[in-house]
Amino acid sequence: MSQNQVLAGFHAVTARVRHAPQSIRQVYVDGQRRDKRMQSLIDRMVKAGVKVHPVDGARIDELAGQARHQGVVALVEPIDLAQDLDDVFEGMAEPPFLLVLDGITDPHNLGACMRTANAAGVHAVIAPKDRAVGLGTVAQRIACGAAETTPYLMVTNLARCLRDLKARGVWIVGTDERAEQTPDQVDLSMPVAWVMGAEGEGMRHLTRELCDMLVRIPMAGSVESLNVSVATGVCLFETVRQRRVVTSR
Ligand SMILES: C[S@@+](CC[C@H](N)C(=O)[O-])C[C@H]1O[C@@H](n2cnc3c(N)ncnc32)[C@H](O)[C@@H]1O
Repeated sequence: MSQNQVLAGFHAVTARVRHAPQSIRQVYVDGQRRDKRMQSLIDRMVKAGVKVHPVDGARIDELAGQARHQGVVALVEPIDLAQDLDDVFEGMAEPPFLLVLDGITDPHNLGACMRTANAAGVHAVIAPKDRAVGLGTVAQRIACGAAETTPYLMVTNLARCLRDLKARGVWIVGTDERAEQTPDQVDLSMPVAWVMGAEGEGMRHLTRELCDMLVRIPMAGSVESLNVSVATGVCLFETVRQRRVVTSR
């Protein structure tokens, strides 16, 4: 049997109950919490046939590890989302819209990027297996359920993956605060994979070389860069804006 993962917090657990209740092995709730929000989640889980165990707060702390949990954790099996690019591209009816995270190490940033990617309608988020944070309990909690439906592909060789995307007709758009072009100057109605760099170093050298173009988000203040999840939001929603304009013409 595949290894259980731990989901913590209302959003993450509610999203799993909604999208894949059959993947939930056990749910533990803080038996001291008797508020309306907890009760309605419990009702929903019982209705979905999920096993709910009231336990003391210390047990929930132990199961959640570092993640804030709001008194609820679930042990779940991984769900069956796309596992590779072939799965992602299968039956895709609209121009591919992808997000590549080149070595994000902070689970809060990964969770926020997943949430934003999901809200923008990104088909998959791609990251290297090495030197990048996995989609663990903290990232899934911050993602607020996005990880239930947006695939997160961890690839052994990111450069090979970018070459594969190019071969499939996808434009690789890298981001760098020193680039010349701004997102509104690029045609984002084409198949596109946005590439965001790591918190400290930005994109790696080889990743940058594989980009078809580099884009900068103009900034007015004195800081050198935006948080990567904020930059992700700007780029993804500029894509959404341009595609809406194209489809509503
Ligand atoms: C905190 S920044 C990394 C800064 C790093 N010192 C560098 O030299 O690239 C993390 C990532 O967010 C994105 N980013 C942040 N601010 C940006 C901006 N103004 N324009 C484009 N991308 C930006 C880029 O993907 C960047 O690699």
